[in-house]
Amino acid sequence: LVSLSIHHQPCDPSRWPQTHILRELAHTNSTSAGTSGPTYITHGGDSSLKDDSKEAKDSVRALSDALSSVKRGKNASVNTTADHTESVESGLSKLEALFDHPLYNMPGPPVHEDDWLLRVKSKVKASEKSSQMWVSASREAYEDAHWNGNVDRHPPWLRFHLGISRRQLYPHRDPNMELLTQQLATHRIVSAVQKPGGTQLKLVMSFPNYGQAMFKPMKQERDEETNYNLYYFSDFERHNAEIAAFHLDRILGYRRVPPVVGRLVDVVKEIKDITTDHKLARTFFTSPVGNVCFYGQCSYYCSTEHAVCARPTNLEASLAVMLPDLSLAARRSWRSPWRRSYSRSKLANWESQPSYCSTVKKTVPYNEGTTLVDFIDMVILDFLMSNMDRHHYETFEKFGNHTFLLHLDNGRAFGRHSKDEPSILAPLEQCCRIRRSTWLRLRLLSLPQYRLSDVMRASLSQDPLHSVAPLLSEPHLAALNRRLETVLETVSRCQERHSGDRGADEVIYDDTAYLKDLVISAG
Ligand SMILES: Nc1ncnc2c1ncn2[C@@H]1O[C@H](COP(=O)(O)OP(=O)(O)OP(=O)(O)O)[C@@H](O)[C@H]1O
Ligand SMILES: [Mn+2]
Repeated sequence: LVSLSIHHQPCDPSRWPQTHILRELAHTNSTSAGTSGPTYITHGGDSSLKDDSKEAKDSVRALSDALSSVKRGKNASVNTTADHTESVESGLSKLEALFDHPLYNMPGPPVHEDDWLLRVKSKVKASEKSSQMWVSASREAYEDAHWNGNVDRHPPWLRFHLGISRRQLYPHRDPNMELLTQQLATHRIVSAVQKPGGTQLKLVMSFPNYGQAMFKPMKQERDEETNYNLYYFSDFERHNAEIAAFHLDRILGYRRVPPVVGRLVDVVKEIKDITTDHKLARTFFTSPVGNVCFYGQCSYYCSTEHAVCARPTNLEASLAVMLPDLSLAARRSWRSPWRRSYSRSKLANWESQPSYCSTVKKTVPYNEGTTLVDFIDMVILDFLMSNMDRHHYETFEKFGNHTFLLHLDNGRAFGRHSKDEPSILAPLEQCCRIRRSTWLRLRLLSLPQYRLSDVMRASLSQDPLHSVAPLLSEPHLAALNRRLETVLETVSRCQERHSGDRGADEVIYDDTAYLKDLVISAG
């Protein structure tokens, strides 16, 4: 038996037990981009394309029917004038129907071994066995972990890590999701330390089964609109925006935001009393009305004036599942070509050059593969939730330029509902390019029977904090529908503009083309 020391630097989450465990289980080469590990994978859950299977052919047929009905706008006439607030129950059945729709169940391209971020050693030599068993040094805090290649015994956070692929963070209808989010919401917090870096206060929390989450506290009321005189870069982060972004990203069919749940945390029992982070502990105080507050240490907004206050010890927060540690799965950070100037007086290049996109299209990594349309996917998410703060985005290094973009850090979304921010859509407007599958799902979400606000309301009602108050107020939900119309109008304008040349093909990037061959071969 190896006795695991959990003594660690409070501000260095990378030294945490999770990393050691994964390093043992998931035999990855820490810095390698794409080099294959020594053993095999035991993954499940994702529907990959098997050319011969009847199932694939059936789902392709269903999809092709669905495509033509979306194209004809067959259902668009149903009940368009109906009022826009619906019961959560009817929204839930809409959400079910949406997720059952063939557009969400397309067989993907085949998943190869190299398409998984991490791999499991399924056979362990006797000589290596000892390192598979971890016994916590502080027994009352952490559970003993005896995990091996047997997937059934893995905790949900580990299944989540092992399910990350080149294409997405988790599969559609992920059987692991319920337990994963339930544990985030309820498991005992055994450690809470500040996450260094970034501009605002964040904590890394750990659970008895070595799972970890990133914690962002509630800083403003849900119905408070961001002050109009505040520049976007001075805006606070919102815990409900992190939660809502996860739901919206999943509803759009992307699955590029790590799962997030809301949780009421007792800041005394679950943070102050247990933290080993003395710098954090020292910033706790009791406000004049008897609420417990703290502010931590960070480059901005970490002062008594910007303290986070509980009521009197209960604080709403968002908890996001941590991605695999960087030492196991390195990530690359990319500057957005359409990043804002982060200055009150300067314009960015994209704001003054009308042909900016043609330059970007010639630049790595946007000059080949799907990065440009992936970027446009992200822009659409950001416009819908009015997030102006996407200065960078990250990808997993292992997958090179042929992978999805991570949609991390959504805390500045959903700040204003009464105003849209057309400049967020500039990349779509300037490049006139969108994935067919995205465009079709957006059109689906504009139909009354799947209306975006209704499925979002329903999806958010499943979050634990919904019982305290709805996570997005009705005006925010209504803004989603309005913005969705704007996105679809922008695509239509692009198609008109390009109707002279190759028409729609110029605008719509056909990522469903491979399915057509299948439809033909399916007869
Ligand atoms: N779920 C996650 N798992 C692991 N790392 C994460 C996760 N979410 C965010 N991070 C990492 O933590 C860093 C800081 O997070 P985030 O951007 O949300 O905080 P922030 O305070 O808004 O930072 P900034 O002020 O730089 O925008 C990110 O750059 C990202 O690499
Ligand atoms: Mn940020």
